[in-house]
Parts: sequence; C-alpha cells; structure tokens
Amino acid sequence: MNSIQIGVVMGSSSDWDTMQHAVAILQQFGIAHEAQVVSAHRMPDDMFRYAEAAAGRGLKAIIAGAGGAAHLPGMIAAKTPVPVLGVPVASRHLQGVDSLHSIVQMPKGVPVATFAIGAAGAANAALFAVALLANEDPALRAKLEAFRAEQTAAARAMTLPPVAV
Ligand SMILES: Nc1c(C(=O)O)ncn1[C@@H]1O[C@H](COP(=O)(O)O)[C@@H](O)[C@H]1O
Repeated sequence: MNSIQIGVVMGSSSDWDTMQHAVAILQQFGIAHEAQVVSAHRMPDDMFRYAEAAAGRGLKAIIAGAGGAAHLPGMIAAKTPVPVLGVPVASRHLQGVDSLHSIVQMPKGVPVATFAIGAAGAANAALFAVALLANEDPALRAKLEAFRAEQTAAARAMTLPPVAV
C-alpha cells in the first residue's frame, strides 16, 4: 500500500463542504492522502501530536482548513517543518475574511502558504500539493499537464450569450 503523502485536516466537520474539494483533487490525481478533524482550539494535544508526527510519517505537505479564528494552520506550521497549505473557510458572520487574515498574517519565520477563501482555495491548495509532488514524479507531472490542457481547452470553448438589454 502507498504511504500517505498529503494530510488534510480541518477544524470541524462543518468545514467538510469546503475541504472536500481538496480531497476530490487528491483523489482525481491518485495521491495517497488522509482527511480528519483536528482542532487547535478544541483538541490542542491531538493537534500537537499530529504535527509532531507528520515529518516522521513521511507527509510531504499538510492542507489545513479552518474558519473564524483560524489558528489551526499556523499552529501546525509552528510544530512541523512539513509545508503547511492553509485554506480559509468562509465563516458565518464575516464571510471568511477573518479566517483569511488569521491564516495569512503569520509572523516571519513560520510560513503558511495561504489560499483563497472557500472551495476554490481548497481545490487550489490540493493542486499546489500535486505540483510539489510532481517535481519528483514524472508520471504525476504528465497528469498535471493533461489537467491543465483540458482546462485550457474548456476555456477556449467558452462562448458568451447574446446581449440581453
Ligand atoms: N478555527 C477553528 C479551529 C482552530 O483553528 O483550531 N478549530 C475549529 N475552528 C473553526 O470553528 C468553526 C466553527 O466550528 P463549528 O461549526 O464546529 O462550531 C469552523 O470553521 C472551524 O474550522
């Protein structure tokens, strides 16, 4: 069995609607991954254990999504040298601007690569992880290039409706 390469964690099961878009991309590219709830606020000891074990387990990157006071990606980054890709989940009251600011404003020395708010950000975090892995994997690089080519073809095929005014 392939060892797990990418960890996907999120602060709550309520983040799954967003974070499943990252997992869907990893599945599409056949990347061995895991997905689970890990909260810095609600289960800090578990979060520490997850982050401390990540490098030894061979994880190549961790995609961490959280909403509101989104400390999870930054706290994981504080405890592991494994690259952390942060996904701001849209929050109920501030639409995810709070999540974005919480994740992106890391102090110098502890980076979190921060993506857009919501599903597109989650998908892009996974595509970025695929691109990292593809540096060392020519077959995966070819799959990524095919994905891009399909996307280009779809964009070129776009047409616009007639003017409606
Ligand atoms: N931001 C964090 C963390 C954390 O950063 O450790 N743990 C949970 N949460 C966030 O709280 C929001 C509401 O969670 P609930 O829906 O469970 O109340 C979620 O978006 C979650 O990511």
